[in-house]
Amino acid sequence: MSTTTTDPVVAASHGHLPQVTEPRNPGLPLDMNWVRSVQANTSAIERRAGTIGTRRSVKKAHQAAWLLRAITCIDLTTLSGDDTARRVQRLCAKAKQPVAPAILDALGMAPITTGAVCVYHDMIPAAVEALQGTDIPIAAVSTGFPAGLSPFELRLREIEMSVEAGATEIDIVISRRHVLMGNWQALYDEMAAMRAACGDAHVKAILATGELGTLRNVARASLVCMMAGADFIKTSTGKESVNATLPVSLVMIRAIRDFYDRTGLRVGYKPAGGISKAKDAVTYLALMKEELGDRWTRPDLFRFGASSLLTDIERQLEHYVTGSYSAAYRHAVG
Ligand SMILES: O=C[C@H](O)COP(=O)(O)O
Repeated sequence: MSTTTTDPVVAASHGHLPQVTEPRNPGLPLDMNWVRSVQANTSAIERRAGTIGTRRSVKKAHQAAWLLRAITCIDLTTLSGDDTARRVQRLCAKAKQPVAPAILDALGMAPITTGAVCVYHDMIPAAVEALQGTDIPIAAVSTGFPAGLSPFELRLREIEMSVEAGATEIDIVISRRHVLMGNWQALYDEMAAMRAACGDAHVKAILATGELGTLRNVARASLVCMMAGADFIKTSTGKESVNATLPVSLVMIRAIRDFYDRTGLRVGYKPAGGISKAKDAVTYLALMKEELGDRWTRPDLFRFGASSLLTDIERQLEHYVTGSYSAAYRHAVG
């Protein structure tokens, strides 16, 4: 990204800031007093969540800047039973060049990439080949995604195989039953074992919040996964009937804030599933900024898990530059 320009888009997109990478969360012993003390006031959370998209109006250059920032935070995802190497190649081409050069030129921006690509284990080799020569990370959903109900030893082995195949980020799914039965020790042990299996690869803990019953369970599961060393906590697989929502996000983000306040450790956040509109991306970024500060709006601490969000962002950027919208079919993947 440019280091000299004072163009408002580049400046507001923080394109001039140096890249930094957060040290990993090493985890800490399970603290059941802390876990039991966590509550969630559902009506207060829903009230606050209801105002997030309404209070801030981001327009023109600032909107373009936020959208560019959002692109750098997308885990560009394909997670379908009919995925093929060809589809993953197209996905990776899009990750390398998510915005047409003419649009970037008009905005005064140097090339950007998405935060990562996110694929099933079997698609890792295709992604490795397609992303050669880039530093775009490959995230793999391992551990029997999306239900996470295959034998535990197989789930750990799947992580190891994904890392061996070239994934540097592993999105694991937790056992929802541990949360629903209040078995926090089992959740902690599972998460700690999965983190260990990841080795140097970063681990994102998918909570599948739509299946956890209550916001208090979401808050406690977030905390336990962070205690067990999660680098990121992630809402959903995208396959539950309810995926990322603002109330759930608020709960998870506040758990991250509480964890940081008490330990000084920064854990990342990844809302995923059903986020497909540019406007929603800006709302999420605003939420991160308001609740956690600017530091959590960079790709090492914030990602969107999304398969189609990029399409809408591209269309909005094109509209900002040219005054007209392109058809969605012109942005085939993303
Ligand atoms: O983790 C990513 C999600 O599976 C993507 O969900 P989506 O297809 O609703 O954007």
